[in-house]
Amino acid sequence: MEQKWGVVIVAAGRGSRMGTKESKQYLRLADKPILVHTLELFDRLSFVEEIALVVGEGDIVRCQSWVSEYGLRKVSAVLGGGAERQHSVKLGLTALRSEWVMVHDGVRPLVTEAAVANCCRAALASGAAVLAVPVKDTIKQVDAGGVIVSTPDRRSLWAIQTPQAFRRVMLLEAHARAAAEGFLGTDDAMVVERMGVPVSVAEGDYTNIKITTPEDLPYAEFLLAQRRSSALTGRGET
Ligand SMILES: Nc1ccn([C@@H]2O[C@H](COP(=O)(O)OP(=O)(O)OP(=O)(O)O)[C@@H](O)[C@H]2O)c(=O)n1
Ligand SMILES: C[C@](O)(CO)[C@H](O)COP(=O)(O)O
Repeated sequence: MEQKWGVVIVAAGRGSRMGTKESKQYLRLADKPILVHTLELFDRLSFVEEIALVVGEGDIVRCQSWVSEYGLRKVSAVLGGGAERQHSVKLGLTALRSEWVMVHDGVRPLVTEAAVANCCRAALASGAAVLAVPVKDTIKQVDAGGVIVSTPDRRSLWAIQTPQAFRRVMLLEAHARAAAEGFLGTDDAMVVERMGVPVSVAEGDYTNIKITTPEDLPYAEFLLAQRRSSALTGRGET
């Protein structure tokens, strides 16, 4: 891909659902912290030119030391995040200059290079794109009393992942408008959609899990071991 990209890696969360003292992005996955796996993946992509890493204020020094420790040549900024993921993204965007940018969760270390490239190509073709996978379970809307309200047609439901890819100026405008209007979304596509901008879906992999709750850790260990074994035997990416 000729187009060069900036990346915001968001890792300023507390990881409360993981229930560990250490924020989950710093827990070890095999031989290194989860966040390092994620940073190394984007740092080795030929079409990535700059990475802004957004972390907790107290973690800035530790993460800055990783730049030399792990040779993360494209990490151009390590900065403090905000109270919500959306705030952290907005802060990260201010540290980038690339025309096109991706936003990725620091706790999604298993995204594949091929899937990232697919997301970027989809964004270049349509203006904005997110990685996603079709849901496998039946999803139902349930009211506060635990009663089922509706069952949307599963054929139209996708589980949305990251990276999510946009023109930087457009995403900055969307975040500024969301902030001005007090809107808080759970992903970046939401602040773009609400401006009436179409966002396309690039199909990704079910292995691009967001490490969120305790059972995700052993699963991530399994997936990483499987991928490393495939790489050794040449059976391709999983
Ligand atoms: N204020 C925040 C909140 C979240 N994130 C990041 O956004 C990604 C996805 O968020 P999530 O999985 O919800 O992480 P946490 O908010 O840390 O988890 P929890 O909701 O369980 O506290 C994570 O890499 C997280 O570090 C962030 O940069 N800034
Ligand atoms: C951005 C995201 O990963 C897309 O599925 C998800 O919305 C993040 O949610 P979280 O509650 O901040 O983990």
